[in-house]
Amino acid sequence: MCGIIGIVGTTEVASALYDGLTVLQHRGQDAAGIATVDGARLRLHKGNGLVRDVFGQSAMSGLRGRIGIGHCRYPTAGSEGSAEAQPFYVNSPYGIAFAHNGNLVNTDALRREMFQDDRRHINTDSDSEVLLNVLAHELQIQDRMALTPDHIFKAVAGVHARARGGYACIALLLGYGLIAFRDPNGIRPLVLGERVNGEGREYAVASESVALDILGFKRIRDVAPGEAVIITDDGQLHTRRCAEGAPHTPCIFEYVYLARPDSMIEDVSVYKARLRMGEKLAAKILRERPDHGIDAVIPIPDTARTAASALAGALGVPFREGFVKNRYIGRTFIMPGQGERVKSVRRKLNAIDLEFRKKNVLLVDDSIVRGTTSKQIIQMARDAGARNVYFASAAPPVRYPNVYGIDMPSASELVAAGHTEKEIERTIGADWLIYQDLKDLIWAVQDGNEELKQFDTSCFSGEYVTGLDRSYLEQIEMLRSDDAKAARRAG
Ligand SMILES: O=P(O)(O)OC[C@H]1O[C@H](OP(=O)(O)OP(=O)(O)O)[C@H](O)[C@@H]1O
Ligand SMILES: NC(=O)CC[C@H](N)C(=O)O
Ligand SMILES: [Mg+2]
Repeated sequence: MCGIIGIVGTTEVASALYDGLTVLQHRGQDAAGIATVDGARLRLHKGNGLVRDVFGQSAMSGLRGRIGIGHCRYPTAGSEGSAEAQPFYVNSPYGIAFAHNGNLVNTDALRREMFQDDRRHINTDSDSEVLLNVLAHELQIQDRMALTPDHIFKAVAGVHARARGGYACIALLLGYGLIAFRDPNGIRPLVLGERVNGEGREYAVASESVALDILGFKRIRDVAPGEAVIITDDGQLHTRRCAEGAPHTPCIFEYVYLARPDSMIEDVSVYKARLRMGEKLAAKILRERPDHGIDAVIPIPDTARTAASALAGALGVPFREGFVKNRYIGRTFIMPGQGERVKSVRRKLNAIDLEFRKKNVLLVDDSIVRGTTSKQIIQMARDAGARNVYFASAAPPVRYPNVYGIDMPSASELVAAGHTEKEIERTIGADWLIYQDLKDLIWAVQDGNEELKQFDTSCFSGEYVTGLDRSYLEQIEMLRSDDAKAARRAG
């Protein structure tokens, strides 16, 4: 769940890309990068860290040009190192810079094909570098004299035929313009917007509409599953569906946790979907424990706030802010190592004791993944003097790895994998644990757009819409568990 953005503007674009990346920062905190086209040159700056740390004054002034792309990274493949920060670049054909959100499940096979058949060198362990080379190869085999939108659409169709997984991508094609495309299932989000100024029409594509909002772009629509959008240097827009037949299955976890509440994804307000999650959960609580005796509903900041406020309203119980979040600490779930995650929860959240003392509190989180947050928070509520600590999750138990762009590769690290709800209740130390039902979560999102018939719910259901070799799950368990990552970092 990296953040990506691309703009074809009429004037200099670097500061808009920077601003756009800062509001996509919640999608990736590990690395950031921007590439722009300056005449015949590609300008590229990237590195590890938050957007504000990666780009200083001098880096920004080097990023000249009115066309560019940006990326903030949360790794799901390869290492966390700066060599795998994005955008990636290949010099042939044309010169392509590339930003990818998602994760491929057939990277190894593609990597072999790249080397043996297409004679391309891949220099990192990143799936995104492989995907860029697939695109480069598919463009290479088109007519080289005069590249037309038709050639590009055929190249993207070629990518769809070879790549398997979740991918929303923006490519900068030097001397031509920008290409944005989404995987045939539309798992990862991508939205298109426009802005008209005195000098003409400008286009932007981004992971979330919040980036368009703050830059003054009007949201036109989401890029469709399998669709490619081309915006040429001179501002012409061309679009075409380049894959047919796959079911449209946007990732439901975007609505639960990943996206900002002020974004619209697939014409569904993330904020409203979270409110509906809270209402559905309240209904389940009332069904299961009509005499629940809850004195206060307390959200676990930040993401759970929206669902918790609706839940409290529907229960008719006071909503209280019992935990205060240190606004200078980022998201803990997307940090790379478990040690850092555990420490960060305590540094990030502090209890207001009086809100807990002698009360039966219902703590609400959007989801429980590794259990890092819930275990510590429940203990903090007890230390603050709560009588009973109940815990509600606005999402169902996360029991299966996510392979489409969220770094949950290892079933053994998921607190719910292979366990009953009673067992999880004991592990996290709650007096009562209640989970949202999957059908209710689906309803909460679908109610915003009835055309959405299906979702990628793999981390809850274990069903993978793209199909999957079981050996892939074993492989990522081996390569991407916290232990494996720690061993790699130790050298
Ligand atoms: O069970 P866990 O492994 O702890 O993962 C789940 C927690 O992680 C996320 O919070 P995070 O701190 O990343 O971000 P937030 O501030 O947006 O809630 C999520 O909102 C849950 O609180
Ligand atoms: N979270 C993502 O979208 C990650 C993109 C890509 N797979 C990487 O690891 O860089
Ligand atoms: Mg949280």
